[in-house]
Amino acid sequence: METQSLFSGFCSSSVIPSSKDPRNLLTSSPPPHSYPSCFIQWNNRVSFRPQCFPASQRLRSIGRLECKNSLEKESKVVSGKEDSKPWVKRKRLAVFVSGGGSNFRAIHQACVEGSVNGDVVVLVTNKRACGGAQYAGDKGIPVILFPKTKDVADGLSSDELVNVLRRFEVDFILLAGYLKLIPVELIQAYSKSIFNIHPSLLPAFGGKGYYGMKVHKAVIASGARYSGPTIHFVDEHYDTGGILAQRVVPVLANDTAEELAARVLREEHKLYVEVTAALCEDRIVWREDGVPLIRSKENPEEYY
Ligand SMILES: Nc1nc2c(c(=O)[nH]1)N[C@@H](CN(C=O)c1ccc(C(=O)N[C@@H](CCC(=O)O)C(=O)O)cc1)CN2
Ligand SMILES: NCC(=O)N[C@@H]1O[C@H](COP(=O)([O-])[O-])[C@@H](O)[C@H]1O
Repeated sequence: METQSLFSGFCSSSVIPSSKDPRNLLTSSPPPHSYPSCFIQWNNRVSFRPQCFPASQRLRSIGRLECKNSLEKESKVVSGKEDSKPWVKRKRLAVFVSGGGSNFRAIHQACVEGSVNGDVVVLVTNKRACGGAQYAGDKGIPVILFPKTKDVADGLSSDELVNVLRRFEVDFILLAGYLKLIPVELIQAYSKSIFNIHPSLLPAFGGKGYYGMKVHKAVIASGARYSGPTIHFVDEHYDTGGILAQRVVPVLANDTAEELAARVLREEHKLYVEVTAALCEDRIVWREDGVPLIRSKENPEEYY
C-alpha cells in the first residue's frame, strides 16, 4: 500500500507537501510558507482537505499516523490490542467536540489502554483552537473542521464530511460537547451509529438552547433533586433520539451550577467509556418496542 497515496490527516510536526501532487504530499524538505489549499493551517498545525485525493483514490485503511519530521509512514495501530478481542473487529471512532474535550480524552485514553475495543481515528470540531483539537494534535489524531461557515471558510460541507468519514472507514460517531446541529445527510449516512452525551436526565432540560452551564443552571432553578448524564442516539433534532444510557447524581440544596456540572461530568466520563466499550463489542441490542439496551459484559443474560 503506497504510503504517499494514502497520506491523510494531521500531524503537528507534519512536513507539508511541496506540491499538490498527492505523491509528493510528504517530503523531508522544509514546508513552503503557504500551504496548498488542500491543507488546513492554523497554530502551525495542519490538517487535510478531501480535494487532495482524486475520487478514484479510495483510502482502504488508515492506521494511526506516527508524526515524524522525516517522511511519515502510514502505520497500523501497533498496540497488540488487535488480538485482544480477535472475534470482534476493532471499531473506528470519530469524535466531535466544540470545547475542552474531557469526554473525548477519556474515550481516547480508554482506547489506548485497551478497555475500549476501538480507536479514535479522526476528530471533528467547529472550533479549530479548542482544547479537544489541541489534544488531538498532540496525539497525532487528524482534525477536521466542520461545518463550513462564513467564519470558518475552510470547514467542510456536509457531503465532504460524509466522504471523509467514509475514507477513514469510521464505524461510530460520538458527539462530546459538540454544539452544532448534525445535518440530516450525516444522520442518514450513519444510521443508528451517531451518539451524543447530554448533561441532564433527558427528556428533561434538553433541546435547543440547552447546552453547557445553561443546562445545570436550569436544573438547579427547577428544584430537581437529581440530575445526571444521558447518552442517546442522534436524530435530526437536538436531544430527541432514543435514550441508551443514563446515570443519576444528587442535586444538593446548596449546589452551584459549577459544582453540579463537575459532579455530572465525572459520571459522564465513566458512562461514555462504558457505552463506547459496549458499542465496540457489539453489545447494543433492540428491545421489541424499539428501545435500545446494552447487554451486560459480565452476564450476557442481563441487559440494562
Ligand atoms: N441532529 C442533532 N445534532 C446534535 C444533537 C442532536 O441530538 N441531534 N445534539 C447536540 C448536542 N447538544 C445537546 O446534547 C446540543 C448542542 C447545542 C445546542 C444549541 O442550542 N446550540 C445553539 C448554538 C450554540 C453555539 O453555537 O455556541 C443553537 O443551535 O442555537 C443544543 C443541544 C449536538 N448536535
Ligand atoms: N447539549 C450538549 C452539552 O451540553 N454537552 C456537554 O458539554 C460538555 C462538554 O465537556 P467536554 O468538552 O469536557 O467533554 C459535557 O458536559 C457535555 O455533556
